[in-house]
Amino acid sequence: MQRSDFYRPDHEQCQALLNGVEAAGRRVLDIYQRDFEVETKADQSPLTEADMASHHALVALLEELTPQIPILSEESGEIPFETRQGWKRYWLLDPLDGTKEFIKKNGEFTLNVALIEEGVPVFGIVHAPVLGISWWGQEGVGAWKVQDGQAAPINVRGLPNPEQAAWKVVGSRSHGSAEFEAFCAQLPRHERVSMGSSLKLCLVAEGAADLYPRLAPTSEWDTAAAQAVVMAAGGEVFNAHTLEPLRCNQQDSLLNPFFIACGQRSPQWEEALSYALNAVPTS
Ligand SMILES: Nc1ncnc2c1ncn2[C@@H]1O[C@H](COP(=O)(O)O)[C@@H](OP(=O)(O)O)[C@H]1O
Ligand SMILES: [Mg+2]
Repeated sequence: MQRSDFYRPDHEQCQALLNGVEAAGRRVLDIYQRDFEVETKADQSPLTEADMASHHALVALLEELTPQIPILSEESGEIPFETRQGWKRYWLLDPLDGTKEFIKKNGEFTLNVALIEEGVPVFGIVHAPVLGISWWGQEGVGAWKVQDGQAAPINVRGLPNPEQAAWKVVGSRSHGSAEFEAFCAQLPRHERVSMGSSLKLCLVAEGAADLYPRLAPTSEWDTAAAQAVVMAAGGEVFNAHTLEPLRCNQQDSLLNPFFIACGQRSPQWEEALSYALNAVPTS
């Protein structure tokens, strides 16, 4: 879909953004490889100096590249909805997604940068410094996985027939829920993979996983960048209650509804989805 007055990073700007996010990732990696302090935020979630180093690096990058576009970051403090409501487009950042995984040192954390246009994540970069991989995608253009300087196009995969191959379902490593368990219990034959951060959505985008049911809380900055990648790769991220695509900045709260990410839809998937959702009250 082509929106009016749409800002599209051109090829050169995409490369500058990717380079800048990877440079911020190197600063995060420096901290990851040594001892660091862990604070607890007001919402009881952890914060490290890497979250803040990444936040400052990403904000500096975006302010230089697109000084006219406002920025909302997990670490930027509250911006009232009255202000945000007036934003036609803005950058949405999670400087360190998967802070718990960063602290556990299992490498499953990412830097997330999304461009939101009229509530829709239209461009996103997800960078995993320990893996040395970035995924990025842009509405109407495509999605790529970048490793060792090589960019390969990615696409979601068609859902396999579960009689021939188990569906691959990804779930959070640190934030499971009874709803997620109940949903999975109603699915056809599948195997589960636990993973931290936006990497779950990236696995769906590159066709390495079929479903990511997130029936537990997340915030918009946790998902927007990878949602842009999933959608640019041909997949969907939709509200588990209304089945509408997930949108950002629609209300005061920045919490997402429960959602499901999937690759290509199929009649078998629609049937399994409604069956599984019927068994699970979602919010
Ligand atoms: N109760 C809660 N409310 C809001 N967000 C939550 C939450 N519990 C976990 N999250 C979000 O889930 C993210 C981690 O996702 P996952 O479990 O898939 O790795 C966290 O990102 P951060 O690490 O950026 O804080 C956090 O934002
Ligand atoms: Mg996060």
